[in-house]
Amino acid sequence: MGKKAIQFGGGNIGRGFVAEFLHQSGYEVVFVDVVPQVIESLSNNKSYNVTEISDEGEKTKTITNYRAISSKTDEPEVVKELATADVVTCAVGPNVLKFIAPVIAKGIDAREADRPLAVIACENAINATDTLRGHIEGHLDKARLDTLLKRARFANSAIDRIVPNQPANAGLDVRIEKFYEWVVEQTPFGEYGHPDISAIHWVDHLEPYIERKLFTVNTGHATAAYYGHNAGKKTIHDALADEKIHKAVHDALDETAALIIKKHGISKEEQKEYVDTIVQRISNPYLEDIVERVGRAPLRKLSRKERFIGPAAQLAELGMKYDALLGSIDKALRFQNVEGDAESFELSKILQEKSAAEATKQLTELETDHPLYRDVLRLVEKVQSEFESM
Ligand SMILES: NC(=O)c1ccc[n+]([C@@H]2O[C@H](COP(=O)([O-])OP(=O)(O)OC[C@H]3O[C@@H](n4cnc5c(N)ncnc54)[C@H](O)[C@@H]3O)[C@@H](O)[C@H]2O)c1
Ligand SMILES: O=P(O)(O)OC[C@@H](O)[C@@H](O)[C@H](O)[C@H](O)CO
Repeated sequence: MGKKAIQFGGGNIGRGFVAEFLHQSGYEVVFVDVVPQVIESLSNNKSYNVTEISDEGEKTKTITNYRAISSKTDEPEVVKELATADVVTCAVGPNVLKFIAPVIAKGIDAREADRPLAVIACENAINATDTLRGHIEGHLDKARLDTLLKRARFANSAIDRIVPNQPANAGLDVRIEKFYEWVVEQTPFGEYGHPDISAIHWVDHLEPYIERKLFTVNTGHATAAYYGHNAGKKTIHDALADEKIHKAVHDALDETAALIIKKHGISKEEQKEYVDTIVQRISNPYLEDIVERVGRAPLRKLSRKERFIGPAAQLAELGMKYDALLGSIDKALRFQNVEGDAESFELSKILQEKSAAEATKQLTELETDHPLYRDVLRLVEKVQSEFESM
């Protein structure tokens, strides 16, 4: 039997990145999603195109050898597929991990194969696979938990490739940047060895890679998005063409660079090169990446371990500078009532209904004696009073 991978999420990254490389490595891909149109479209079309766009032009690859199943209507089928698969990946959003865990748990419990299922969550979050594993363990057969690692191995990953929202008439095709990086822990696979997926850079310690990615690509990206949204810009490219926003992004990345260099022993020169590449990537005019996509889900982005509070808290603990990150947090707090973004409405509600202290606690989970707390509290107070007087 050939190799089989189950991919939860037939969205931008699912189709445009994860499935592309699973396909390239010889896997049959079974997409699992909950949106009927996604399932229908994948089931009715035997191929789709992934087009890389850069200033060197366009390059198209055709993806085939996939199927699609709805976990909403065909859960038993999903369980069967998981029981006989080699790999399960997901790109559904960090807040959705708890919803896909029960069916994955059933699939793991049903396994009789010699090799364990490789579980790799491909989300923008620190240790997303560990989070998924926590949810899965809550649904597994308790009596067999001690032998779980015979049936599944869990590896964290860092995934980097910009996939903007696709045009409404694009169907399954995905337009995507050329650059990609997919880094995954190899130690969890132990004696079995890691699965054979050609695009993956396997490492023993993921933290430097995931922190560098989240606190550079995503901190810079989100800074451009929130400043851009505030200034009425349409795309990240437009935002970065504005001198003030360009400087705000560089200033924020100077601060996260200082943390990454100190914490992970990456050289100043290497980090500068990385930052320059990132700013160039997110400025890509061909991507037409809108600020609303990049700023989406502000509650998640303002949370404790995420792209702003995460590095700012660590810098504050080290007595290092984080003023520019406060500027990004200030703009993020203003990403309110954005059409199509439920969290932006919730953010507005929290800031209207809660005291500054309650809102700061709920949004950031910062401890009141944390060295960053007072600065964020002041920003929350400022945004609340400005919005009140509007
Ligand atoms: N787009 C990017 O540039 C990019 C890059 C790197 C990482 N990521 C990360 O990848 C993840 C997905 O992002 P995206 O841009 O592909 O989003 P997306 O909205 O395009 O895709 C998400 C998909 O998940 C599906 N889904 C939702 N709930 C589900 C469920 N319970 N079961 C199965 N499928 C479900 C949705 O229907 C959708 O098809 C996020 O964590 C994001 O941070 C995105
Ligand atoms: O996906 P999010 O919402 O965590 O962040 C939005 C973008 O910054 C993100 O999708 C980037 O495009 C991606 O992380 C690039 O690798």
